[in-house]
Amino acid sequence: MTAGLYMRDGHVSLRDGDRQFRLQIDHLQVRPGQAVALTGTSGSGKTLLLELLGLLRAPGRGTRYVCGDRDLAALWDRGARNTELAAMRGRLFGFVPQTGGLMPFLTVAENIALPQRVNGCPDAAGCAALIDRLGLNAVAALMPGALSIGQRQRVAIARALAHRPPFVIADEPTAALDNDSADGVLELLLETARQQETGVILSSHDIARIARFGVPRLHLTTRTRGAQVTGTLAGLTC
Ligand SMILES: Nc1ncnc2c1ncn2[C@@H]1O[C@H](COP(=O)(O)OP(=O)(O)OP(=O)(O)O)[C@@H](O)[C@H]1O
Repeated sequence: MTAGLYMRDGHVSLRDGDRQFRLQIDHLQVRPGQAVALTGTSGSGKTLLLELLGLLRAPGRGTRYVCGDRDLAALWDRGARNTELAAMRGRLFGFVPQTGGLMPFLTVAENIALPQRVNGCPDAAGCAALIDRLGLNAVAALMPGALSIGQRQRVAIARALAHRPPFVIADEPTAALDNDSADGVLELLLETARQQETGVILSSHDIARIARFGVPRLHLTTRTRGAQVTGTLAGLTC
């Protein structure tokens, strides 16, 4: 079984003229098969933290970030474009963006198979099972442009899980959906991930929905001092 993600003393800073945002993570641990939800007010750093965890953004100096005995923070030492970093990102994570992020020139089935191709692990039977599980058989041969937003989100979930990564990172995956569709998409994401023993790290504004699905919350708090805003995740272990 893959080890969990563990971050300690994590930080990253953004600067735009005088304006500065600093994200601070005292302590964060997520195990495979577990779901956690990042919550916090708009601008508190949820997306930034997902990017940090998903190896899409370099951590600040002194950040400890590991997966088992793999030092993930050290992968950035050779620059953002090094192949080891990209390979680790692909192996460890599937991503569900807020509104699908699908390739418009590939069919639904081809979109779902894409991460398997990129990660060198083709598995047609696995794709077919996901298409079936997420109720996408009728649209598998269509282009994403012909789908509803809810259908696109289900395709994005299938795509994120297709190469059986140990973790899926989902940035407000239900934000663009109506109430019923949001429930359906979240249920499919959590259930399918549980079946594959995939950890889910998602961000959400919808605290009531998160609570209804029994997903533990990690809450980012913000403090403003002049032009500097700090978003902090205090020491929490799930
Ligand atoms: N270049 C920059 N310089 C300074 N601050 C920045 C810069 N880019 C983004 N920020 C700030 O970073 C903070 C974190 O942004 P982030 O998108 O992670 O927040 P969020 O919690 O995901 O917000 P939302 O819920 O609205 O999506 C915000 O307060 C934003 O204003």
